Amino acid sequence: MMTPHSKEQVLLRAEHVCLDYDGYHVLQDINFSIRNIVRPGVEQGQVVSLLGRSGMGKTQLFRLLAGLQKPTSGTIRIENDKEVKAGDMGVVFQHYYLFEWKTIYQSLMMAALQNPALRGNEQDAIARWAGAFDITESLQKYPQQLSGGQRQRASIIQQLLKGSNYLLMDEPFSGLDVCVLDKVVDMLLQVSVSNELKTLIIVSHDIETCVAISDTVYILGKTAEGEGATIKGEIDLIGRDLAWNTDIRRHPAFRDTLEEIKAGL
Ligand SMILES: Nc1ncnc2c1ncn2[C@@H]1O[C@H](COP(=O)(O)OP(=O)(O)OP(=O)(O)O)[C@@H](O)[C@H]1O
Repeated sequence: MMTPHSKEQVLLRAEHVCLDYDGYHVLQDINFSIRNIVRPGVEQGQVVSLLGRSGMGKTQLFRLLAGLQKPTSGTIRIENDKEVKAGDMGVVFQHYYLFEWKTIYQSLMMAALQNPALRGNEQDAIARWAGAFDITESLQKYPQQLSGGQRQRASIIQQLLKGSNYLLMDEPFSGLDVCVLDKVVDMLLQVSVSNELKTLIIVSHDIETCVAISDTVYILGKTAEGEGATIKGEIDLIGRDLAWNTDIRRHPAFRDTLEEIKAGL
């Protein structure tokens, strides 16, 4: 039975987004929107994945969504219908962007100080997130002294502390061993329910983890040779009863959905 919910205001809308390099189409007519999911009695954020094969333009789309680059044509709008610009979203890059010359604590403090809602409580907020995601012991270390998984979690916390409702991540699951992967997935699910408007956008080629964590999956791919990549498919995991379900991997529909996506990529 489908979990009761409704989809309310638009939180992000990509309309006719195209990206060309010297006449070569990388992305073509990308259209999708993310709406606020409202569930009775539950604070429920949004988790959306954009899945695509290697070379399909995921990193390019990520840069456009982050406002780091303008599309050749088309628009990406976020809350209040304004065009996205750099700094609007918390952005977690694939190669963990931390300041090498600062301790993790110092980097996190810099981020926390940018968030007016934390004023005076920065230290507590850092301690809380670090505890929740198991990096308390790493706080006084420098990034090069951390493992890939620890750096990954630190850079996610860094963006969370800035307080944006949007968290955009490029391949957040790559290079993590299974235990750390489970931790990062748990952490992101906790984040997604921390605020009604929290919106996680994950750009990845990891089908299984994306299906396990998302409410909606978009498939980025080409529909014809010589054309740019576009959104070829949308999978509504709520409709399949595969969202917000901790036991999801055991659900027979989970495996079927993975096969369907694999065939469609
Ligand atoms: N500056 C550029 N000039 C010309 N073409 C580019 C430029 N940057 C990227 N491309 C092309 O855009 C396409 C998409 O690249 P992109 O890095 O976004 O793929 P991806 O899906 O992220 O791949 P991967 O998963 O392997 O990282 C590629 O064909 C690439 O050659």
